[in-house]
Amino acid sequence: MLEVVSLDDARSAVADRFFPLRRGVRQVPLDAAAGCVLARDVVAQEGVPSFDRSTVDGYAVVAADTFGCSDALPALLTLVGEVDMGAKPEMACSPGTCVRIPTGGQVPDGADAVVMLEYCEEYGDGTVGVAKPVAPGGNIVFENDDVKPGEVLISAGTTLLPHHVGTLASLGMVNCEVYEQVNVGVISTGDEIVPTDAVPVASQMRDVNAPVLASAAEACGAHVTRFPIVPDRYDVLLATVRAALESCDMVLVSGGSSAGRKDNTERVLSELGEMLFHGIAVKPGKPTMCADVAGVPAFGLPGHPVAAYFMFLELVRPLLAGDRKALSVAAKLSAGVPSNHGRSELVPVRLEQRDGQVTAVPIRGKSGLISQLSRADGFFAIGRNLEGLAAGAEVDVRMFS
Ligand SMILES: Nc1nc2c(c(=O)[nH]1)N[C@H]1C(S)=C(S)[C@@H](COP(=O)(O)OP(=O)(O)OC[C@H]3O[C@@H](n4cnc5c(N)ncnc54)[C@H](O)[C@@H]3O)O[C@H]1N2
Ligand code: MOO
Repeated sequence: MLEVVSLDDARSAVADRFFPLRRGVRQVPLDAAAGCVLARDVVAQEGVPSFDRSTVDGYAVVAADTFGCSDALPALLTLVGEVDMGAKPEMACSPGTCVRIPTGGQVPDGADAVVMLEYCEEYGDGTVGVAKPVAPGGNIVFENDDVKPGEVLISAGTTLLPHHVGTLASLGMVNCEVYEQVNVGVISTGDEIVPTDAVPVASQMRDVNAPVLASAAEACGAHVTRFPIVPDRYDVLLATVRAALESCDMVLVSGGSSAGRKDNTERVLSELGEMLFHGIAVKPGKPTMCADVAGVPAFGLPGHPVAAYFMFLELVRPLLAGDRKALSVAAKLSAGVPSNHGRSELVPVRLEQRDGQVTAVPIRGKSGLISQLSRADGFFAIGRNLEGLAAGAEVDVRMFS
């Protein structure tokens, strides 16, 4: 009999022991940074912008000169020059004067606002009429407004997206330090399991778990190393897991996780490291285990593909995904779902918009059938001590992606 822990306790045991995952750091050029996970805080070495900048095409003014002006009674200002883009203004603005300025131009000394040219008229005699007042600071981004020197702009652990790349570019950071991809070893076990491209004979089964787990790990940004399918032999599994541990930062074994005569995973992982738990009060996924092998997490996942996938999503994805968290969506249950076996139950659902509400429609099926998930968008959990949920209950749907 397995000594089961709750799903919450299993999640915490994994997170407490292994998060964040240990891995190397490397430098990448900015062009290759998108999708990588930042290894060090990015601290601004300089302010942005480096000068007071106009956000509109118009006239730099002393704001007080425009107070009370209108179409009927424009403020009359003397035009004293024009700002060139990219250059420091040669002239200053003083009360009663204005300077023509393009969007992005440096605001001349003395000016504290810019009026849009739509509200101004050049009379051709060196004067400009301003028909709309502007407040001090109007239409100006001041020096260091965007970024202050010393500010932490992007925290370590962030997955870099195009707008982060833009921030790094604006600071002239042409290289950044990112984590190496986590290398996940994926091992399928079972005498009956044959490669996915083989034609099964008798009661053989095609390998479904390795492609599912490999693509799920890759979707979290990991690199995957696949190992040959292992028969139900202790010595072969031990050697394969040992080989995986030499090159991988995490190992996922599927199959052979329960307590049968040919189930070797627990023996192998206990031999190599410290077993944190074997058995979770959850359906599907009960015989799941996790061991700590010198700091490397080694999971024994159930053979049933849906159980293996759900346990990956619940226990492994949070470790691998970091800030690439899966969405969860609040939805109303379309139909009652019974559950009374003393285990939390993970129920796959399809999301539909019904009567203006996000509705979760349960997908029925047995835990071994992966094809049922093709119709699902995610799953929700029924608590261990509940006897099910009634139609109309609010559920929190964890999305597959
Ligand atoms: N006496 C008991 N028997 C079982 C228990 C139990 O508590 N007592 N638990 C059941 C539960 S729950 C699960 S889940 C399964 C999981 O057991 P294993 O992890 O040992 O899985 P296997 O027996 O190796 O395989 C189960 C099933 O899945 C198929 N399989 C395995 N690997 C793959 C793969 N890579 N691709 C596709 N399909 C795979 C395998 O052929 C079996 O049909 O144990 C119950 N038994
Ligand atoms: O835990 Mo098992 O996956 O219910 O069949």
